[in-house]
Amino acid sequence: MAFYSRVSGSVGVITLQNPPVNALSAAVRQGIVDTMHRALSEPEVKSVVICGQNGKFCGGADIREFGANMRGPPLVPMIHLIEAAEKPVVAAIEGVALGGGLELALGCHYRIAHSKARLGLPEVTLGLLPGAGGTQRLPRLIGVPAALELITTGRHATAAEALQLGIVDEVTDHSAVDAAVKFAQSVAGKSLDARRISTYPRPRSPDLAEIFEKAMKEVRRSARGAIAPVTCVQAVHASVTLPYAKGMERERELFSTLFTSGQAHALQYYFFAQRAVSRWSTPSGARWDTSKPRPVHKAAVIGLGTMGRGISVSLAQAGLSVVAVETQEKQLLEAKQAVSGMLERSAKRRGVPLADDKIKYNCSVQAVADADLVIEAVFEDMALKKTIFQQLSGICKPGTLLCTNTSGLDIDELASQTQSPELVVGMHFFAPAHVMKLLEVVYGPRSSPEALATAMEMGKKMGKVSVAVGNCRGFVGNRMLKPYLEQAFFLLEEGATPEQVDQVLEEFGFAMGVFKVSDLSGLDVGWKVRKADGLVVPGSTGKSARIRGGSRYSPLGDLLCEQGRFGQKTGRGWYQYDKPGGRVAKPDPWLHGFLEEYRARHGLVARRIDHQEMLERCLYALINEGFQILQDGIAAGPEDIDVIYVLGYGWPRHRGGPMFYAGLVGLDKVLERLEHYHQVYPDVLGLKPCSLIRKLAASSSPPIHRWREFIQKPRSQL
Ligand SMILES: CC/C=C/CC(=O)SCCNC(=O)CCNC(=O)[C@H](O)C(C)(C)COP(=O)(O)OP(=O)(O)OC[C@H]1O[C@@H](n2cnc3c(N)ncnc32)[C@H](O)[C@@H]1OP(=O)(O)O
Repeated sequence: MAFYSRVSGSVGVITLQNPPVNALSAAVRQGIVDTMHRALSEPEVKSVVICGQNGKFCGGADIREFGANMRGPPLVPMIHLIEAAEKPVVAAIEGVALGGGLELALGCHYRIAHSKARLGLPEVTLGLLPGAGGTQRLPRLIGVPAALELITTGRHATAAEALQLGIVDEVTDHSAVDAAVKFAQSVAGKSLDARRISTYPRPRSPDLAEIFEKAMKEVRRSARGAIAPVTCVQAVHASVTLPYAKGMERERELFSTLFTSGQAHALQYYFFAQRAVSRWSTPSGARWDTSKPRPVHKAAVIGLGTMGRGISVSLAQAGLSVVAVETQEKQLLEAKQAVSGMLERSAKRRGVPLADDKIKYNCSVQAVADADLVIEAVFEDMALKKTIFQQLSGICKPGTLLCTNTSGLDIDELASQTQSPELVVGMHFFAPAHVMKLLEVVYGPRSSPEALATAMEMGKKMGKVSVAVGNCRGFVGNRMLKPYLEQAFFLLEEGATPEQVDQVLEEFGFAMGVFKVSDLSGLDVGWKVRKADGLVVPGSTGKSARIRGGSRYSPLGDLLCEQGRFGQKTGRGWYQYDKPGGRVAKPDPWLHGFLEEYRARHGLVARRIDHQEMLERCLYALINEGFQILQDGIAAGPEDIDVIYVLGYGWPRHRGGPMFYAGLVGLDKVLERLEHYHQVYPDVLGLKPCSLIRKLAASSSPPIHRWREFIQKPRSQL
């Protein structure tokens, strides 16, 4: 709702009230309309201020209302009512003015912002466009290039930038409401002719055609199939080709096509999913709201390779004192230099003070003795990690949380090396660790709820989205990657090339296809893991070369590694590169010849595999594993899996995540295709539909928010 008051006798103040962000729900819109009418009808009132309760102007339309039938007054006429008013209306922007919130402010005659406020039109991130006049008013106010940039990226601008761009008229370090009231008094009675943005002339410039062409090219390149950015450009284009009223019609038309699209649903689902993962729970009933994190002031990182360096940077930037340990003096010095450079660049980019003095470097593990939390980030080698955990258990003060940055090793095995297994959790960072937003926080069967809560909180402090997952081989992300990769290898055996498989996945929206990603991460990483698992059998021939434990196996990755083809770092992998470390993947005739020779050796006849089969086999195998993970209680809900895949594995956000995508395709359809492929390839376990997807499909495929009801509670040891 909206609360009305009168200040200093002549200023009507309308306060939006809808915690936590004063979103424009039906009740708030109704409140604004009612109180505007009241302010306009009171003769004593000479001007009006619109502000938000609790220091937040407005977070935009209420996204939770999007699914339901729209009630209450629509936004567009409400904003027109404000703009058409004969008394000056001033927006007092504190906290945020986003989406419909900024559109509301653009309908006001003046805008005063607090210096810490953030303003933007983030609708594109929800699969929409600013549909309450934003695409018509903003370009008229600040010009086409700046408006296009803000609308197509959805980024938030600072108050200082908004002032520079001309979005706001004044910025204050004090109360924006007080400043707005003062301002409103000073403009009472003045002409408003030049203050109604909708009456401004259409933006004009000789290079507009070029600007739009460039913008369209850029959004098509970066959108990876998302339709909203492209539609945003079309809507802004209407502001230069059409008069305001016609431009608004065009905006409404384009908005309607987006509003009901699967992409908008996916992005809005993802918005809430990303927030839902912080409300974690475990099969034992441990929960975010009943588990208290321990205070952490001092953290330590052991091992300063690529991951350890990134983690140290993240911790220091979060304001913690960090002890960074590398036992070899030469490597320690190298790491120190690299970390300093990373911190410097990051401070410059983010405009924050340098955090270099937060880190103390040391050659001895003893230096971590008084840390509250230790993150081990040495090589992915169980024996080495075990030794370190044994050492840590003896060195660290009682109560220190011991974390491992493993990407898939058994947390329980590491915990069993210590005297306090309840204090051991996994913190699986993604490279580069100071940039990537995702953190898988892995609880073992003996980890305490308090330890889990502390690691989750630590991730949040570091600016990560932390997702709590159970302990199993590969946790959630890498476990699902296995059947996906496996299918990609099988497709090569059956006649596809890496380029064809990658193209299908990139057209789906992945930033990179599976083979390009493998080349980037290094083929030797998976090879080492397979070797440790006893899967690599050099020189094996005949049928047995392609079977492990009764299931189909492809040794293609192993054979490439045996040739020293480790991907980008060696200049050769699934593709060729102009030099070791080169980044541009080019098809490699050698690889094509190698595949032909391999197929001939194993009696495999290459066939033409269509786009649909490649996509379905890769994605449905991955999704099937996701259902198995839910069934096993490794992830608490589909949102956890989807957030992990979008933030950690390049799954296109506008497709919501693998589990949401399965729901969108239809669980019965996914099940039917899995059954079909499993019938064709009965020796591929990853294609055998898991019982949860069967159960859901048999129950008329309930919506994703109801899936948890169908998951049998696994027995927990936590
Ligand atoms: C005619 C239709 C027109 C549509 C135009 C639009 O306006 S579309 C909406 C445009 N607005 C946005 O995209 C803003 C979305 N919100 C945010 O970016 C952030 O929430 C924030 C406002 C910057 C605040 O961030 P902060 O980190 O402080 O808090 P949270 O993100 O955790 O949010 C707190 C809770 O508030 C819920 N919420 C936020 N915005 C909205 C919204 N617009 N509608 C409904 N609910 C919103 C958010 O979900 C959090 O609640 P949870 O229960 O934790 O999920």
